Amino acid sequence: MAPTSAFVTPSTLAKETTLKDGYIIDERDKAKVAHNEFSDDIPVISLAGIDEEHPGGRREAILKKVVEACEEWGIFQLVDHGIDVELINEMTKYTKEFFALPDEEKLKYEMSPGKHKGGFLISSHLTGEAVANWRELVLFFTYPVQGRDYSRWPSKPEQWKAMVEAYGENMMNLSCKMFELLSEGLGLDKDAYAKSMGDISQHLVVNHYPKCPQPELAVGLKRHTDPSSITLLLQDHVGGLQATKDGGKTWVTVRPIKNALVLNLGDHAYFMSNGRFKSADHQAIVNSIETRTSIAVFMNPAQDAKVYPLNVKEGEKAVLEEPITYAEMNNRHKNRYLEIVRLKKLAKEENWSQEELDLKLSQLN
Ligand SMILES: O=C(O)CCC(=O)C(=O)O
Ligand SMILES: [Fe+2]
Repeated sequence: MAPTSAFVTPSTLAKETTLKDGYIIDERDKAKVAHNEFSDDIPVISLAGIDEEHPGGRREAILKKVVEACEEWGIFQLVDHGIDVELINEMTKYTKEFFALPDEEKLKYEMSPGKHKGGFLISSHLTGEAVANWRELVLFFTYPVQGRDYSRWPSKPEQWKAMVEAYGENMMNLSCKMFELLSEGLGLDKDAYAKSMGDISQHLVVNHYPKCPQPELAVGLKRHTDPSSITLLLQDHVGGLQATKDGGKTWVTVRPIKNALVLNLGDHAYFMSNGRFKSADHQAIVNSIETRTSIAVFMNPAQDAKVYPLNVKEGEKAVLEEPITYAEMNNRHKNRYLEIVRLKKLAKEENWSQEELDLKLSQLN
């Protein structure tokens, strides 16, 4: 049976010449910079020599660069990270094969949020979005291992499952190295940061942004911060990931670097560092020339882990009044995002000025 119109994927809609209504964004959300107008402002950090811990060894210099990038941007690219290129190639290959399958096959794994632990989605897992994202995705819950529901992992292409497992494991190991650097950067013991996270959880979001008939009217993934502690993103050569460090005034398109991983910090890192590290403000835009894929690995603390700055310096105010659980932090993050969506919709319907909208947005906590 053909999928109902509500479940026509962007891959199928890409064959039309005009963009469907539900995907048309507001004038004020239009991208300021093109998907392929690449910037070199985002730091690129090599992890070569990260284990040279002696005074004056490479680790010191790497740590310094990581801390600076976390403070200025909350986003940077990692090269010489030690992940096998073969694994990256295979993961990319099977990802592309999956999204090339017919809608019927992909929709077999359609996920109902709250009901299914993982699967295929169009646009987002959130209900209440005013405008859809021009994206399809597959969500895999990978850690803790006992939380995996393999029945939600697509069985085509056949090798994908094993690749996701291996990729998740490699990203877990790399993330643990990065948590050590964040910890040291905050002036703490190497293992303090990861310890505060409890049983670390991980999920993968494999994003697919088909070519779009009217890309200037659509967005691949709306502006957001991730709730995670860190996110490791593998993007292909196309480009479309954009970040801002000044609240949306200026944007940069992250230059794709073959086999590099883009590391961005999420809200958890912002809170744990008492606001010293930025939670990267970012979005993904689309184009009419090439389909784009990206693989995001979200590293999160356990749901019941305590979220509160690890060290509040004398004379400093804590960014949180009291400790909350990660579940609560995540909930607030989601509600805040949906409140922004609601205000923007209202602003459009009631013709608010930019100043009026900005004022309302600044009043959100
Ligand atoms: O596809 C991208 O470049 C960004 C993806 C992203 O930000 C996310 O999945 O949270
Ligand atoms: Fe993101």
